[in-house]
Amino acid sequence: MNDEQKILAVNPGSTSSKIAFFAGDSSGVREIMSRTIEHDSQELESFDSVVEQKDLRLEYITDFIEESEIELENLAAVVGRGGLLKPIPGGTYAVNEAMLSDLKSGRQGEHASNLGGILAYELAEKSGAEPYIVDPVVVDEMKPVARISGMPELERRSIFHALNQKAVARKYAAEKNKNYDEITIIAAHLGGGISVGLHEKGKVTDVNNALAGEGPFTPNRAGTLPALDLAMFCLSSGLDETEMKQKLTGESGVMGYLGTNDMKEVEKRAAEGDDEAKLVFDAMVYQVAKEIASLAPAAEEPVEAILLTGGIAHSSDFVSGVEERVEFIAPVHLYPGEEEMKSLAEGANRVLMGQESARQYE
Ligand SMILES: Nc1ncnc2c1ncn2[C@@H]1O[C@H](COP(=O)(O)OP(=O)(O)OP(=O)(O)O)[C@@H](O)[C@H]1O
Ligand SMILES: CCCC(=O)O
Repeated sequence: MNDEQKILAVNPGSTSSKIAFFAGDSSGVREIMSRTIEHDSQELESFDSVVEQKDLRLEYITDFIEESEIELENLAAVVGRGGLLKPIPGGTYAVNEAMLSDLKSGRQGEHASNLGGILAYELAEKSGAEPYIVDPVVVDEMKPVARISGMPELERRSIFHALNQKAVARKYAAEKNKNYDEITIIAAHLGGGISVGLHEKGKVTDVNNALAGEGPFTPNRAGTLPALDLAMFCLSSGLDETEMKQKLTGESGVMGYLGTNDMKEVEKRAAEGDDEAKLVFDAMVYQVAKEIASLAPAAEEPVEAILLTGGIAHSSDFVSGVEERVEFIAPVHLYPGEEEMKSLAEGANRVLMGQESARQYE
């Protein structure tokens, strides 16, 4: 690679902080080294808010940088996973004061990825590099008709795995020698959270809100529930707001039915003759397939491919179950796992190489 630029990527998750170091040029990025720091959950839980974990995580990251002999002064960019901001179009954003203020206050909500922009800013300040975030979970490109929920007080919102969905969509487009803004596809991210998005000409025009109880149930989350029954449950359960959030996002879905959030274990139990595990596994396949199919008539042009990604896309039984139900719409392509670190570096690199302009958050 000639005229390489050095990029540091930081991805704070709920239990870990991932760091990776890349070199980029006009043909793309290559990883030089990476590390996943697994945090002690009790240590993280001792803080009252996500933002208060910043110094602890920064200490671990700085140790990694020192051990790896990464020379901060040679960095061109530090890029973090973006968090809960105001709804914004997809792309690479410069970390500015307005963004830092929203991330630090948590006024748009608490999420581990809120630390991504904050950490990128602090590390960039030390090194004179440019701080960025890429395709945060609040990317909102929904078309007006998709925003109508059915109750005027509740507008549908776009909160999803934008970084990974857009990365696999770009990858698929490149495999077909097309640009991302030329394709119409449906991408399903199947992980701890599940989001299924309709990508039309470079925009995600409809997608389930993966954080607020829309879409298929997930390893831990409830997904869409019967609305009136849920309202009655809220009134009668005696749970307060925090407990109800924990119930819907931590103790429902597969965890609620089977007491585990590990889909490998569910698959194993089903193979060993556990009928309940088999039913829940099949129900998740069924709900994911229904969610994918619901987007086919929402597209303005025929859907040319369905992309399955995320940890659960490693399961051959899961993906073949979904494929059998949706292949009548379009061929299914698999991108198991996720490449969030590389996707972050690619977003920063597109700006460094002048292929895209950095957007400003207001
Ligand atoms: N080979 C596999 N077969 C079946 N399930 C798998 C396999 N590998 C991972 N999983 C399941 O994938 C789920 C976790 O997916 P993933 O790692 O994408 O989630 P995450 O990164 O924690 O959350 P998110 O994707 O929402 O950011 C777990 O339920 C895990 O058991
Ligand atoms: C909404 C995307 C991220 C998550 O599932 O937590």
